Amino acid sequence: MNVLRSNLSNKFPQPSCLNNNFIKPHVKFLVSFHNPNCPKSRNPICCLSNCDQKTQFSNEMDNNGNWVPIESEGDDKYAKELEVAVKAVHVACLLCQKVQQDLICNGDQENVQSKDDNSPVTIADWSVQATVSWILSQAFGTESVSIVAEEDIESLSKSDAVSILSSVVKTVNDALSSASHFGIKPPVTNLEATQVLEAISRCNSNGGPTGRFWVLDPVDGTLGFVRGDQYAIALALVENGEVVLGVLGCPNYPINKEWLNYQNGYRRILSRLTKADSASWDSKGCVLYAKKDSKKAWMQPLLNGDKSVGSARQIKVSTIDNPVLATFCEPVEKANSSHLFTQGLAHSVGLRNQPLRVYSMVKYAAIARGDAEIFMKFARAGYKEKIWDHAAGVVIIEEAGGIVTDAGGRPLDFSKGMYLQGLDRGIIACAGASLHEKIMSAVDASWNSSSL
Ligand SMILES: Nc1ncnc2c1ncn2[C@@H]1O[C@H](COP(=O)(O)OS(=O)(=O)O)[C@@H](OP(=O)(O)O)[C@H]1O
Ligand SMILES: [Mg+2]
Ligand SMILES: [Mg+2]
Ligand SMILES: [Mg+2]
Repeated sequence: MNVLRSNLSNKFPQPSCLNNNFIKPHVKFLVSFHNPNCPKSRNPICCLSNCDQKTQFSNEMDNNGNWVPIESEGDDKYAKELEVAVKAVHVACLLCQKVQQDLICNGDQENVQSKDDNSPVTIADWSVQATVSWILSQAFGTESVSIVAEEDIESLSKSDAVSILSSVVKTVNDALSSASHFGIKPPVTNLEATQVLEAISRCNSNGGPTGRFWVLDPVDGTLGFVRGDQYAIALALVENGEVVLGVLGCPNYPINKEWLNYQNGYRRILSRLTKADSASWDSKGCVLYAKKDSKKAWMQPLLNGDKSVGSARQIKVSTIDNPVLATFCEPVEKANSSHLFTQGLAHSVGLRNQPLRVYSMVKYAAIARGDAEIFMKFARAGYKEKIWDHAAGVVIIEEAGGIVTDAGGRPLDFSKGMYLQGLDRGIIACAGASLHEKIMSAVDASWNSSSL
């Protein structure tokens, strides 16, 4: 029986130190301290005023330790969209951390439902979709917001889903009441069930080649989520068929690379957590984001246990181009991508490291952060990839310096509705052109003899 427990009554953490500046994307900050890039930098405020250097600087450093210039006027395009999207994803990450903790720590899987295709869906999937939909509508106006997203309200509106729906409503209201810490104005009164259902079902766009729409995967890697493992929240904006910005929340992917040590260990770690430990658990995540053609991708930490906050840091793909040193990522489930086929590719290209099997778009994040070099996905024949499983990850990898194409070398096409129509065989994302070409050649050489 698919019954959800309504045990989500604990308040979301409400750190007191957060203010409206925390989540603002990097272009919004100015600092008044010594700026090593400025010849007049002995004057600590020279980069805020009276400086004949035309460039202003943000409070962030790039990988070389240089202050990051504030982007020029032209780059302000999508600034508000990016700011709101990053905030919404942070709120969604905290919502998911809380639900996953309750799910795992209480030791049962009752609040997981099965969809018609047997894939799991949880109160987190519906709650994130409602929360993000509500935040976008508040920021840009309900009439102006069009969203393509994974979940619908069919099973949630059934008479036997009353307790699930009430859990979702409570989760959404808890999340929105904490959202003020991110500079998001919460609803004046708690949302009613009908308003929550409406927010979810408003995400009914089919996408397409023209106009502007958001693409949302409220929980990507739901299987990883219910297993206490990796998952992601993915939000992108598409305009005239192009992904123009992407935000990827990875609540279980720490800022530091020690994440690799958690392979297969998240469930064990989570199950040992007490409520008192939950603060330190909060520090295990990050949010990545990028604007198309900016040639920059960024990473922010999620809330730390000690409630301190950090600003965004620029991320870049790995410089490794030698297959012997490279690591490739792929889906955990054999049903989602052929491990046999990628094993053959790895062998013929000369990849030696064990594959990194990770749930969700955390794989895209790993490439963008430089923690792995290759991501490959070859789904079974007939499977149609959905745009929400890739949009945010693609733009973040590309702006971090990487390449994402289908196996024929063509960019993924987000202009054909909710599916990646015309995808040639599979998806290949690489840190650099040399690895990318090698993988594509290997696919060509072995495709006909594969069973795909
Ligand atoms: N049969 C099949 N083949 C290919 N892909 C499928 C298939 N079934 C599902 N999906 C989609 O895969 C999304 C999860 O992808 P992952 O890379 O995380 O796979 S895995 O869970 O690590 O195996 C998953 O996203 P979520 O539903 O958001 O979890 C699905 O959209
Ligand atoms: Mg998904
Ligand atoms: Mg999903
Ligand atoms: Mg799903």
